[in-house]
Formats: sequence, structure tokens, C-alpha cells
Amino acid sequence: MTTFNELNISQPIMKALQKMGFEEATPIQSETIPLALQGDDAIGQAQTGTGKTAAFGIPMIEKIDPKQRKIQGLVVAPTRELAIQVAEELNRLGKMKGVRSMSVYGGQHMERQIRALKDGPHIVVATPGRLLDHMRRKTIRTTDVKTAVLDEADEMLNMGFIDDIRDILKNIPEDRQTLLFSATMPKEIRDIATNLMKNPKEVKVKAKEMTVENIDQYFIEVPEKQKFDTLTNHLDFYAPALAIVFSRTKKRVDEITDGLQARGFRAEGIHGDLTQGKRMSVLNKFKNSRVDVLVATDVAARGLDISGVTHVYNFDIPQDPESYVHRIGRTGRAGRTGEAISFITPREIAHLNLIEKVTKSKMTRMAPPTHQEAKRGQQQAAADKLRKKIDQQDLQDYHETANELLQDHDSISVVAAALKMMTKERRNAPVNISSVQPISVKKAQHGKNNKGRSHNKKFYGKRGQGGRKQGGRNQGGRNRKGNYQKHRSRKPNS
Ligand SMILES: Nc1ncnc2c1ncn2[C@@H]1O[C@H](COP(=O)(O)OP(=O)(O)OP(=O)(O)O)[C@@H](O)[C@H]1O
Ligand SMILES: [Mg+2]
Repeated sequence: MTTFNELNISQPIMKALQKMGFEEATPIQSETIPLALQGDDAIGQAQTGTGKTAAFGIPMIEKIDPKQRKIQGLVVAPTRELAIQVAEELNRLGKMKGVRSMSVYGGQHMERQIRALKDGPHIVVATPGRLLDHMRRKTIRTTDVKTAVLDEADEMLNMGFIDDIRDILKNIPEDRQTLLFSATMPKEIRDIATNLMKNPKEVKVKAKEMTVENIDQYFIEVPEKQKFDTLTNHLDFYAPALAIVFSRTKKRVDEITDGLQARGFRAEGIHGDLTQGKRMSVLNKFKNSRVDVLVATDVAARGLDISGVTHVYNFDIPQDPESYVHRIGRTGRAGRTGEAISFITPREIAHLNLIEKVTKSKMTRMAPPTHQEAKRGQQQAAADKLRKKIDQQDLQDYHETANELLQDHDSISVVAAALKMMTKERRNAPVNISSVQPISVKKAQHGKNNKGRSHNKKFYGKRGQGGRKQGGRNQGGRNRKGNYQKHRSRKPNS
């Protein structure tokens, strides 16, 4: 482990790091910071949640002259929420040096943004479309930009964004430094990236797997029609403190959210069709634990750093192995542990094999929790509440009545009745989720949603290999791992 001191970081940033509680540099930080401080272009690849933001943020801030009220650093990020989050982290890092960062993204009032830009931020963190808009209006000037960063670089350079990114980089002085970061970097995309940079140095934190080791990965084989019941049984049995459920389409996100609410879960959905205000409020509720389950499209898959996410569910398995890596990377961040559970329909087993192969990781087969287990999970939650109450030792006033009850009834009946009254028995509202086609390896290769993702072709070509035998794996994960305790202690009022 490297200390930040050894990386020749200036005092104001050292102070900020101390305030943020960063004691040692993560591997990507200790490898990239010296390189970036020398002025080299770099492609940084390291697993999710390992501090890539500070890896580019620290050298970027080091190079900024706070007295010059001009944009000297530019970060481009694929989603609005990520732009906001990165700007926040850069503001924390730059605070003691007086370096200010601002996020700029679509769905926000243009005029208000223009007014804020007139205040002279040193760093702008933006989504591509809105950034280009400002560049054309000349409300963002890039002539003084010394460092340009593409966060989630492979996503930014896929077909959807590449032209925008080219246009943006064309307008930044040639002598800039360009830094690219992501947890994934398929070769084809890396080749495109290299063309946009000057002799980039590659910094790849060596890891056995593309995914983070401290995320336990499971899959449940389940027919499409049973996915929703499986999800609610799982949520009841394991009682995750904070869970994200990823689904493939906006419509399904809405349906799953409505279904979960109908069954009594505190769930909210997030996807690209919601207004920016709604997206922000949903995310904030989730961050403040006023919502336990966030149902999302891939809009929430990349970069978002929400502390305390214990479980990630792939209600629908993603098409790209890279998406899988980013989705599950919403848990197990900064050295914490997490669990990822992917629902696989029987016809998607080959696709599961492909994901495992590309990410070099293994998912353990898990049996779907039964209705019985779900019920037991609900009772356990009530029992945890009782235990907590007992621990508080303020029950003196109840002793007399309790004694009377125990004279008339045996203790098991009394406790069972109390538990029954406290148990949140699920309202088993029927829920219908409109179905989607399973992802087959063939479909992923030729399907229209695969636009610009041809970098996976070589893997799709190996169809039919490594087919999994049913039941050929350990039955993993049947262990509640004390999650209830965490669950309850996070929400004293629930
Ligand atoms: N040196 C450090 N010590 C302690 N915590 C750190 C350190 N560096 C970063 N963190 C924290 O770790 C968390 C993850 O960091 P960050 O979001 O930058 O990860 P990332 O590598 O960009 O992940 P992703 O691939 O998902 O975007 C953040 O909460 C961040 O504040
Ligand atoms: Mg990141």
C-alpha cells in the first residue's frame, strides 16, 4: 500500500484527503497519479469501486491554478447522476486549494446553468450532449483546458457517444492531457481510444477477475413468469439493507416497481424517461434509506457510488458482460462486501457462461427461496424487532401484564401471538410483468440492441461450449448472514 505522502501530493489536497478519511492510496491511485502528474496521457482500468475518481481528480486538481477563473479541467461522464457525483467528489478534493467544480447536464435549465458557469468554475463535469450544446453557444470555453477525462471511457466511446466525444476533443487544445478511465475496456474500444490520445500509457490494475472479489456472485435459474415471485421471496428471506434491481426496459422497471409497492416493499424506479427532478428525488430517497429497493435500467449501472448497497439483482441478465461488471459493481465498493444475484431463464444459460468467461468470474447456483422460506424471513424480521426491544430494557411497565398472560397460556403461544401480530405478512397481490424475449447468445450477436457492441463477437462465436449441467453447482447462499441486524439498525423507525 502506498501513502498519499509518497505520491508527492501538495498540502491542500493532502488536507482534503485527510478530511475525506482516505488514509492510503488504492492501487489505481498509486499507479496513475505519478504518471498523470508527469503529463502523460493514460488509460486507467481498475475494478469498480476502487477509487478511479480520485485517481484522475487528484492530478487534475494539482495542475489547476485557482487564481485563474477559467475552465482548466473537463470531465465527460455518460449519465447526469454520475456527472453530479463526480463534481461533488472533485469539490471535496479541491476544497482546500480553492478549486471549484461544477456539473453540467441535460434536463436542467439552460439559463440557470449559464448563470452558474459565469461564476468561473475551474472544472466542468458534463454529459456529452449538453456539453456540446454549451460549447456551440460559447457558454463553455475549452481553450484553457489542460486535462480532459473520459470517465466510463468505454461507454463514452461506444457507438452512441463516439461522434460527440470526437467533436468535444477536437475543440480542446492539442497540448492537453487526456485520461480515460473505466472498470472495463474491450480491446476494440481501446483501439479507438488510442487514436484519440498521444502515446497513452496503460495502467491496468492486475486482478484475477474483472469483477470485485468481495462481491459474492450467485445465479438463480428461473422461468420468466416466476421471476417476480422469486424476487419478492428473496427480498423477504434475505432482507437486504439496500438493494438495486436491474431490469432491461423502462416498462419493466415501472412494472416491477409497482409490483413491489403493491406487495408492501419500499421501492422506487429510475430510468431515462423520468424528469430530472424525479430522478434526483428517487436517488436521494435511496441514499437516505427512505427507499430499500431501487429498480433501475442501466442508467444507474455505471459509476454511481451509493454507500451501503448490499445486494444487486439482475432481474434480467444484461446483454454485455461489461454491463454485468458495472451493474454488480454498485455493491462491494471501497473494500466492503456485497452480493449479486442474477436471474437466468433456462434458455439463457449459455449467455451466463459467456459472461463468466469474459469476466473471468464464477456465479454460484442458488436455489430460489421458497414461499415458506420467505414467510420465515418475514417472521425473523419481526423476531429481530423483538430482540432489539428486549435489549433496550425498558419493559418494566409491561411485566405485570406479561405475568398474567403467562399464567393463562404457555410461553410459546404468547410469543408466537406477538410475532404473528408484528410480522409483515406479505400482501400477495397478483403481479404481472410483461414478458421479454430471453437473451440468447445468437440474439446478442445479431440483435438490434447490440449496436456498436461488436467487441464481444469473438466470445459469442464460441456458442455451445461449456454448457452447464443442471444442478452441477453447489447450492450457495442459503445463509442470511445476519442481514436483518444491519437492516434493522439502519432504520430505527421502521
Ligand atoms: N484511497 C481511498 N481510501 C478510502 N476510500 C476511497 C479511496 N479512494 C476512493 N475512495 C472511496 O471509494 C468509493 C469508490 O470510489 P469511486 O467511485 O471513485 O470508484 P470507481 O473506481 O470510480 O468505481 P466505478 O468503476 O464504479 O466507477 C468512493 O466512496 C470513494 O470516496
Ligand atoms: Mg467511477
